[in-house]
Formats: sequence, structure tokens, C-alpha cells
Amino acid sequence: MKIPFTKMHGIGNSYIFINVFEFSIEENILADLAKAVSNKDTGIGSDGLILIHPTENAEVGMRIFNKDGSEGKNCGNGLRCVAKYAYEHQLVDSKQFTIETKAGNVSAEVHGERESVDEVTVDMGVPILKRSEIPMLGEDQEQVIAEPFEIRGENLEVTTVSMGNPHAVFFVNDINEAPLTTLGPVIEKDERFPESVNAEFIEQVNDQEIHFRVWERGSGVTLACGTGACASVVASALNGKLDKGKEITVHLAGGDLYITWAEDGRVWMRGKAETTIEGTFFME
Ligand SMILES: N[C@@H](CCC[C@H](N)C(=O)O)C(=O)O
Repeated sequence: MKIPFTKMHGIGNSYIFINVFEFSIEENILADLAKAVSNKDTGIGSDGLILIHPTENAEVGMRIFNKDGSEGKNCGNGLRCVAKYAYEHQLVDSKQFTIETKAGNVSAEVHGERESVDEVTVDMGVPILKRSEIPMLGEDQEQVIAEPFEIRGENLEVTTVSMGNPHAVFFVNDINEAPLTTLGPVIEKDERFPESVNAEFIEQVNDQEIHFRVWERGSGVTLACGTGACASVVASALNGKLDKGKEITVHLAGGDLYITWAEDGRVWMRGKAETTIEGTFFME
């Protein structure tokens, strides 16, 4: 099977994008396809696979599969790339349009010209804070803010936020000392998170800047996570470290994202999207 693809990334968080507006791929091969394209030795190399698909509920639809073949419900960096692709490939007419995700519809606005979108702003919606909807097991309380979290003998504090996908946020004093590869995979699979979780470590620089590193559910360490950056700004505000309504610069390993948790409760994300390769993938 020959599959045309585009490789794109949002500040280093890369995905193989397949436009299924004109052909279809059988549902039962999608997990294997995600693993195959993500493999840097035998495939293309990426953090996962994203399908850009037609839908009746929005101008364009997005489905995201992690490197291990699991399906995520949302992907901030993927959304910016899908928006760039959709506008540049004339799947949409105007610069502002809606994208369907498994977590609901979002509204995106591209910046730049038809052939060269460089930045995208996305209304990421209202974060979900209720414990049972993260989901996280435990005492039924509305929100999990700086809750003691013992793991592998370490006493951490966790704040949880869902941006349609689950995030566990931990503050650290020095981002370079974050236990990304040691605790990240353990937190991801911790039984307190029945659907697993994306683990974020953040260092608060001041009330306008955050350093950020992520261990992603299903993909491991990535250079950036858009929904994670949104969740981190919300977590930081919930912990009284910054104010709602101000644009926060989140410094990720692959670059910066600009996130605002607006007074009306919605989270806005602005950042780059780039195309690197177009080609054909051969699937046995
Ligand atoms: N990198 C993404 C998030 C991808 C999905 C995530 N790993 C999950 O399983 O929830 C982003 O930019 O948001």
C-alpha cells in the first residue's frame, strides 16, 4: 500500500500527517500504521500519526495516534499543523475555521499567506478540572491542586488538568533536574490514572514565563506538547503563581508557545507550525 504523507512539526513535536479527504485507510490498520511511520529506523520517524479527515461537524477533522499506536483525543501542536495544512491545501476558504477532534471542536486562525502560514492561534476551549473527569482515582473532590503524590519513594505534589486529554503537572525548582525519564514513564502508567497520563514538569520563572518538559503518554519524551503547555499555564494559575488573562510564554525544549487562560475560562494557544517533508510511505 502506498500512502502519501506530509511530515510537519510544532516546535519540534513532529507527526506524519495523512490527508484522507480523497482516499480512506482501514480503521484496523491505523495503530500499526502509527507505529510504522513513527519508527525512525524502518519508517519515517515522528512522535506519531495524524489523520486530516472530512467531517460533517466542522470544516476539517483531526485524529491523533501516539508513537505506540494508542489514540489521543487532542493534540495542540497537531492542531496548529492541521490548520496550516488545511489552509495551504485549500481544504478551507477562510483563515478562521473549526477543527473537529475526539475531544470536541476547536476554532483555529492561521497567520500568514495561503502558501506560507507560519503561526496559528487556537481556541483550546475550557479546561476540565474535575478529578473524576481527568480521570484520576481517589477521594472525590472537585479539583486536584498541589495534592501530595508519592511515587517511587519521592514525595511530589500534583495538579491535574484535562485539555480533552489528561495532564499531571509537577513544579520543579530547576528544569534541568526534572526527573523526566526516571519518573515520567512511571507517572504515565500509574494506577491512579486509569487512562494513563501525560506528565509535565515545570519551573516557574516569573508570573509571565514557565520552563516546561514533558513525558507524553504513548510517545515518551517529546520536544513539545501543546495541550501540556496549556495545562501547565492553568496549573500554574490554580497554584496562584500567575494571573488569568495574561499571555504566558512557555519555554519548551523545541521552542516557545504563547498561552493565555482568559478571564472567560477559555485557553488560547499561539505558536509556529512547520512542514519538513512530503513523500510516499510504503506499508506492507
Ligand atoms: N503532543 C500533543 C499531545 C499528543 C497526545 C498525547 N500524547 C495523549 O495521549 O494525550 C500536543 O501537542 O498536545
